[in-house]
Amino acid sequence: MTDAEPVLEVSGLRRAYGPVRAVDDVSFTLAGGASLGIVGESGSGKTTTARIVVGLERADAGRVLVGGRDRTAGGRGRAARLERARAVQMVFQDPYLSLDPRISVGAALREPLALHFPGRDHTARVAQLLDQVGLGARAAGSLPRQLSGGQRQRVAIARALAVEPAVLVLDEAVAALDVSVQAQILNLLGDIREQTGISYLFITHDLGVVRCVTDRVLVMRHGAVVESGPTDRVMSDPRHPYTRLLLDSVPRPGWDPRALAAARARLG
Ligand SMILES: Nc1ncnc2c1ncn2[C@@H]1O[C@H](COP(=O)(O)OP(=O)(O)OP(=O)(O)O)[C@@H](O)[C@H]1O
Repeated sequence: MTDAEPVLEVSGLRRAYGPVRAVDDVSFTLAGGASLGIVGESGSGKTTTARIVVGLERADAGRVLVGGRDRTAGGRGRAARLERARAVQMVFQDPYLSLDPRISVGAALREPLALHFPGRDHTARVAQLLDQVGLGARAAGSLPRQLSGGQRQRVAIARALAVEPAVLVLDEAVAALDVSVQAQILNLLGDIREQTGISYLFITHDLGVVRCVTDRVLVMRHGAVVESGPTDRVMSDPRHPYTRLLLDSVPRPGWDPRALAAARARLG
C-alpha cells in the first residue's frame, strides 16, 4: 500500500432497483498506483458499483471523486463525458462483446486516440500500445476473430490504456480466460501498473485473482461492504464470517495461487 494521494474516493454510494438494494452505502478510496479488489458472490453489487464509478450507471446517492473532482453530479455533456473517460477506463469480461468484430485492432486503438487527441498522427502511439500489452505491431491489421481470447483481452486493455487513465476498472477481466492465459494477463497487468503508476479497481468473484493482483480488498455482500483491509490480512485472518465462508468455498477447485505461480513459472 502506498501513501499516495487517493485517485478515487467513493462515499455513501447507493443504488436500488425496485426493492433490491444493489449498492447500499458503499465507501472506499483508491490510492495512486494502488490496486483494490472488490469481491463477493454473484449479485453482491460489485458490477453496479463499478458501473457507477465509470459513469455507466447513475447513483441514487453518494459521491465519486476522481483526482479530487466530483464526477457524480451532471457530467452528461460531451466535454464532461470525455473528461471522465480520460480519468477512468473499464475493461470488461468479454472482449468479444467489447471489440467490434468488423474493426481491425489498429482502428480500434485509433478510435479513442482520435476522440481524445484529434488532429494528430497516432501511428507511433498505436505501435507503442501494442508493444505495451505484448502484441507485435503486426497485430494492428488483425480482426478480433483472428486473435485468441487472451490476445483480444490484451487489445481491450491497450484500448483502455490509450488515453492514459488514472484508474482502470477491470470487471471480471480474466474470468473468461483459461488458467494459464489468466496468469499471463494478470502478470501483464502487474507489469503495466509498475511501469505507469496506474491504479486498478479489480472486480472479481475469484479470491485467487484478488490474492495475485491487489494490495487491498473490499468484501461485498447484498450491496454492502462487510469487510475491507490489506489483501494479505483479509485472506489470512478474515474477520467477518462471510469472508471466512468465501475463503472456505473457493469456487473452482484447482484455481489457487500455487497453480497460478506454477503456470507463471512455466511460461517464464
Ligand atoms: N439493471 C438492473 N435492473 C434490475 N436489477 C439489477 C440491475 N443491475 C443489477 N441488478 C440487481 O442488483 C443486484 C446486484 O447486481 P450486480 O450485477 O451489481 O452484482 P455482482 O456482484 O456484480 O454480480 P455478478 O457477478 O453476477 O454480476 C442483483 O440483485 C441484480 O439482480
